[in-house]
Amino acid sequence: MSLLSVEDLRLSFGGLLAIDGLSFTVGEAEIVSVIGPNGAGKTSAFNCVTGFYRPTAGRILLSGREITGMRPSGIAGLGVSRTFQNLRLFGEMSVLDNVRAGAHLWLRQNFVDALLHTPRYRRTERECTEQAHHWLDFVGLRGDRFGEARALPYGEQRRVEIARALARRPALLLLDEPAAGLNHGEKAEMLALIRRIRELGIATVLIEHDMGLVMEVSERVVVLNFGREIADGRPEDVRRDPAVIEAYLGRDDEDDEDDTDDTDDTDDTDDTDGKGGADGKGGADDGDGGGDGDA
Ligand SMILES: Nc1ncnc2c1ncn2[C@@H]1O[C@H](COP(=O)(O)OP(=O)(O)OP(=O)(O)O)[C@@H](O)[C@H]1O
Repeated sequence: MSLLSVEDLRLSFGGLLAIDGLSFTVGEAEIVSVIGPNGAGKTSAFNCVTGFYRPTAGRILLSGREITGMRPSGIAGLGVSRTFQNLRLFGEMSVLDNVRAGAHLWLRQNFVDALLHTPRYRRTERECTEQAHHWLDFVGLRGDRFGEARALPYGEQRRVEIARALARRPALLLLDEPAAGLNHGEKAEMLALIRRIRELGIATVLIEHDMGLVMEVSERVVVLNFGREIADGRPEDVRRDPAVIEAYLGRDDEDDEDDTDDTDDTDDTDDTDGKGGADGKGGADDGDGGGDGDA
């Protein structure tokens, strides 16, 4: 049985069909990339899987259990963690506390414990802190973990976000453009980190525009175009697929953005994604789930 199974997913925003019949599966500890031109529906698909959007039709199963339309907190509690295209750290909180917030999801304590600072409360808090340090070590954070999260360089903040997602002990991790805005060396480190996450037995689905990284790290690649799935296969097959080449080249003809000519780029560290900057798409409210609401 697949860990994640997306079946004939559809999502419309008024008249716009953002996802038009998407089906794919993710196995235990598998690394799957979802790629496609801007606006293809990738983040919308993530938002459906994590409960931020309610699909118009279709089913989403986690280890055989239907999670379609469940609330984000419920889905997170079942072992699905995610990161966002635009970082969602609590900037004024310490780096450590950001990750502790992730660990709190599974270390349960009740209100009375918290109010009275019972031994159980103190033990749980200590465990949270230990877990947070563990995951910050795991992601290789170099910066000050006791300082404000917003003071860290962008690449480090990305690691903190992943540490926070891992602290929730997921079976499935969804990374939305983990390499966006990273420099050459940081991308290579991100690639290594994704592989180390796999070694923990955690499955990863990533949306990524950096084709070098996608081709290098993925076991399978799902390609979307205008909400439709046009390919699903091994990286080496997908990159040669005429429909995929057409989708990217067609898009190149339509606009001048530059993030598609790296389809043939096997150098994983070139910053060819055309979204370069620290925050490739602007502010926090880019429609990637910020409203936490229904589609
Ligand atoms: N909340 C929303 N309300 C209305 N339309 C939306 C919303 N979210 C996404 N869309 C539209 O749905 C389509 C798919 O968007 P989505 O962000 O999922 O694409 P994407 O493949 O993730 O793109 P990118 O690579 O640019 O992040 C786009 O046409 C987008 O404008």
